Amino acid sequence: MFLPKQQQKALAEDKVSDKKSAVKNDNAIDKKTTNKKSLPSTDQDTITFAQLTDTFTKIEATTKRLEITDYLTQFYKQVILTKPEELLMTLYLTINRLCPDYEGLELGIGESILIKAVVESTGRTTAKVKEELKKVGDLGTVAQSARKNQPTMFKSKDLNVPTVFKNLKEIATASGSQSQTKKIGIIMKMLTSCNSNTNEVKFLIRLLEGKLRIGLAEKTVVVSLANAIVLSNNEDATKEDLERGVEIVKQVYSELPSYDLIIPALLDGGVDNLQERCHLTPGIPLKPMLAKPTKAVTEVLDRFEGRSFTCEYKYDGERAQIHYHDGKVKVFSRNSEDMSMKYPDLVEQLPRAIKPGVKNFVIDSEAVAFDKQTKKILPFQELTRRKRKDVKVEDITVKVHIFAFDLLYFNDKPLLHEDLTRRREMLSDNFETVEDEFAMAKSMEAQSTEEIQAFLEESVKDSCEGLMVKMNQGESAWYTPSKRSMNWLKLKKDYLSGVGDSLDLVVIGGYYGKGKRTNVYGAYLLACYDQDSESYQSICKIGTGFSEEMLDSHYKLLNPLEITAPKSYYKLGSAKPDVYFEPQAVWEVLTADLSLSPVYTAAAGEISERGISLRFPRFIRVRDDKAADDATSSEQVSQNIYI
Ligand SMILES: Nc1ncnc2c1ncn2[C@@H]1O[C@H](COP(=O)(O)OP(=O)(O)OP(=O)(O)O)[C@@H](O)[C@H]1O
Ligand SMILES: [Mg+2]
Ligand SMILES: [Mg+2]
Repeated sequence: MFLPKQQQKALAEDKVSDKKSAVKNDNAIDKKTTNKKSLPSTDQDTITFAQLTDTFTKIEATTKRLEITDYLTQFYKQVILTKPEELLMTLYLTINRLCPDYEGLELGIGESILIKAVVESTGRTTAKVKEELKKVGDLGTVAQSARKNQPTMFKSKDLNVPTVFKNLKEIATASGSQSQTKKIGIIMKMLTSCNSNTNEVKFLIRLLEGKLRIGLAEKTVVVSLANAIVLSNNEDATKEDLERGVEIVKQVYSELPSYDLIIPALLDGGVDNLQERCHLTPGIPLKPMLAKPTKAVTEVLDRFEGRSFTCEYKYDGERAQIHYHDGKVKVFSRNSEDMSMKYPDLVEQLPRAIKPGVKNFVIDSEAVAFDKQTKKILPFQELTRRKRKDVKVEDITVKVHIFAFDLLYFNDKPLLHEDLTRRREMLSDNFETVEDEFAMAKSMEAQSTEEIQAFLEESVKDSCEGLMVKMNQGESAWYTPSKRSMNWLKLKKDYLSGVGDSLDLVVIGGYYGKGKRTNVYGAYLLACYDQDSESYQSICKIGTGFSEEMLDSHYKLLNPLEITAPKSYYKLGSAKPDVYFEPQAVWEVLTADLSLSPVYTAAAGEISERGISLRFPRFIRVRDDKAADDATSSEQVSQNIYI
């Protein structure tokens, strides 16, 4: 579009190979540097919070993934050798979580509570703290520097990892009328225990915000954990041993994303036979497999011609991973959230589709709003009209229909490494269609462009978004959790009008409305997410096409998210909204085209020094099922510029 096609392609390939070598290095931690360092002493009582925050400080100071992996490996190794029982808590603190995603316990204390705690523990005025925050964009840094200039009145006991972890958990679970006071009390106590010669205050505040932001990707955590385990069992482990360990832990984690289960198993038996001890298990959601967009039927054939493939309807609802064991049904979202409370009707109706002899299973499916009278699939918007919490079966007006498209586990056996053909066969053999409730996704073994085109049109007539095209046989037909795979292609009707796939973007800023819109935001600043730098990069301003009702409801949702200053990890470029928001709301947006921009920063440095922007962005819907860091990545944006 802006460079000759050939050059664009070369650039893109360069980028890919760079990324590949970075990943390789990541796995191959330099053995010499690892072993040179002396072993830690073993008479330690507990892992101190300062040891953890020193590691954070080192990690934050570099962008080299190899160095980050090395620091973290050393630290985890030290924990394993001195206090293995504290490894799990230490790891949770490094990823700023308290438990696996599906348990739903979240940190993310509001800015106002934290400002209050900082004010009370440092003696600064609220105005002064806010002023500093405006300048720096990070409350942790503000609190840290306020602490530096404050004489310590008395020295309390050092904070340690178990205490911090326990306190954070208490804060996250506190509820009821006194909870705010209780939270502030715990926070204040921890803040006064922080040593001002370290960065404890800074990181404690960030942990409480639920936004550690030290440039540590979770894949680096997995790599470091594997390295630390291997090295703590064998100091002379070779590069190959380390690489093997990393592969095993990565694979196991993608099937069973629960450190609660993996860490005890690793401490107990190392990486050997980990796969036999930890694998996909009903009750624990795995990250779903994702598809690559294609923009023409011919592109599907370019990729799949001569291979066996299936076209399926692409239903427009909400992804539902259904788990069944011990007679109980659980439904998980795309994001591993437990949706069983939101869909009590699904939990009730699903057993009717199970044939006799079925003990347990994991099904991948789409839950769609459905009209029993007309037997028609309803648009996605109908699904969003359902209540989210305290849903009672008898009050439900919008019915859901399940369209199952995959079987990942069946009667005590993971099926991820079976062919898709086999998995679908088992699905249809062991489950039955229940009118208005449960069916297999409609599919067809198409061969030619004409057949695919005709099936695509049929899918649209049947209120679907288009097709999913999937490889049938061999390793390319395995189910690869959390991967955006070339073996699943999505072909949406939207693409055919030349606009490409929609983007899911984070609302980071708002512009005051004019005229009739003075009580609401009249326009919004959107951003994509850059996984490597953990930053949100501005991509466009969106302000047209909203109805009065929409503006009102966006205002109600966004106003409580207003913050004093842009976060330090917002890359705004020259965009200047009137207000900024916590990164939380995700919107699906369509665009006429992408173009290079002097204003916005999305994917800057990837294709050009300039960022990329959307032309004529159009709001489609709120994406409740995506967290801010699941938003469209800058890499996806830069790949899309070829469209
Ligand atoms: N037959 C099907 N096979 C697989 N997925 C399907 C099928 N029918 C509907 N889907 C839905 O399509 C989604 C993938 O396409 P879509 O573009 O809607 O994804 P998304 O949720 O926006 O995520 P992303 O854009 O990150 O891929 C799946 O996550 C699933 O919810
Ligand atoms: Mg969808
Ligand atoms: Mg999408």
